[in-house]
Amino acid sequence: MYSSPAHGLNLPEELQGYHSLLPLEATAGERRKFGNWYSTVYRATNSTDGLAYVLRRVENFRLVQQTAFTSIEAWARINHPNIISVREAFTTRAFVDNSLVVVYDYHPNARTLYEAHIKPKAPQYQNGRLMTQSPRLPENTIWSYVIQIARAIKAVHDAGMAVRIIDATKVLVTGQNRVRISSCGVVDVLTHDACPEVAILQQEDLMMFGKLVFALCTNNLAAMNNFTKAVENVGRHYSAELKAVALFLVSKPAPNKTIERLFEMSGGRMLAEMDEMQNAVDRLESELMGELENARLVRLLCKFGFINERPEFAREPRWSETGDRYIIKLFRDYVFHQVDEQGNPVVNLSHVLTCLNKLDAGSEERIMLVSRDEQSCLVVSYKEVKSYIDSAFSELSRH
Ligand SMILES: Nc1ncnc2c1ncn2[C@@H]1O[C@H](COP(=O)(O)OP(=O)(O)OP(=O)(O)O)[C@@H](O)[C@H]1O
Repeated sequence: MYSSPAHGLNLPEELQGYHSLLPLEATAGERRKFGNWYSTVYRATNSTDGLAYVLRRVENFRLVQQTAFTSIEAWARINHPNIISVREAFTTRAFVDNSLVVVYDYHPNARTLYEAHIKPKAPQYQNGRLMTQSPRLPENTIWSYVIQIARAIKAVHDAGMAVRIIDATKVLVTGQNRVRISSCGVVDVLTHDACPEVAILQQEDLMMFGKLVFALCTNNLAAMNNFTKAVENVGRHYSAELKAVALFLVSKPAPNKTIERLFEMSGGRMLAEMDEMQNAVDRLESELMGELENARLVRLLCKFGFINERPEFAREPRWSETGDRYIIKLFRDYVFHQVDEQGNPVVNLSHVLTCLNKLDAGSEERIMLVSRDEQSCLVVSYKEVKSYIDSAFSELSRH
């Protein structure tokens, strides 16, 4: 589908194979900067695969060296459940300036950690008092976020790279408590000329991560401006373990200050998080089983629909009201058109589901099918009906 871009925003119709651009954030009013640059995030559709992607555009950026894109190639090779995948990057004049665009996977309904937890909410009454503060994040949730982000950082550090930007507006919450680091690769391109040592950048990652933990624990992006108060605040509301991890992350850079060290410090929490992950998989699996069941039944119902009362075969003896198809038709009546003693329709979904499940399983159980004029009756097994349906359907498919 090709729809025109949002009206009145002066967005390009087409941009290097992407169309239907739609901003994911307000483009008017007060704007925050991404480092020294203004940036805007759009959702767009790729013309080749038809999927939605996110384009982060950095305005007024002039690429000096093409080699700046080598970091994007490295990022594109990183595939991690807690990192939003980077697809490609290009420069463009389609926005009537020199823009850099980095393309990411799109995650519907994603919110930044800031939007989800820190942004001041409209005042609400709680226990009879007007409260403006966001509720404090439960310790378990913070641990889950910490471990997920730490795993992402480890994957990046293990690849000999640095994340470069870890803050509450650049970590997204998708689905239930799943967090993913967004915007990877942009800083690498923007600061390509500087090329600082990667070990220094990795230490900066840990520091940014620590500031994020403080921000989450205190509901305040600027918590670190008053360090003593922030530490006291974290100590008052959270465990000593969490406080120790936060303090470790913001401690002075040192050779033994690594992301692995954080895993050593939070071993027990890691195990709890793994248990939670297994539980989440179990929950999804059981939901999926229900859906699989539904899909099986829908397929059966479709077959019924294809076979019963096909007008084009009405005059053909093999497709007339005799033989196998007649039995299928009587079975359909047995499943859906039963009546009670007074002749009222029986609308009993569990009867339908039981019959369809027995049919799908090819049960040996026998049932009595009665013609509509009640002049004849046949005793057949579900297994037989199943084979009649299968052969009628495959004959139809051959046509
Ligand atoms: N990959 C993505 N998939 C889905 N939504 C995304 C993705 N990346 C960003 N978004 C959404 O786009 C919006 C803008 O993202 P952005 O990173 O600009 O956040 P921001 O809070 O506006 O930060 P900034 O101050 O840098 O503009 C956010 O609501 C975010 O949820």
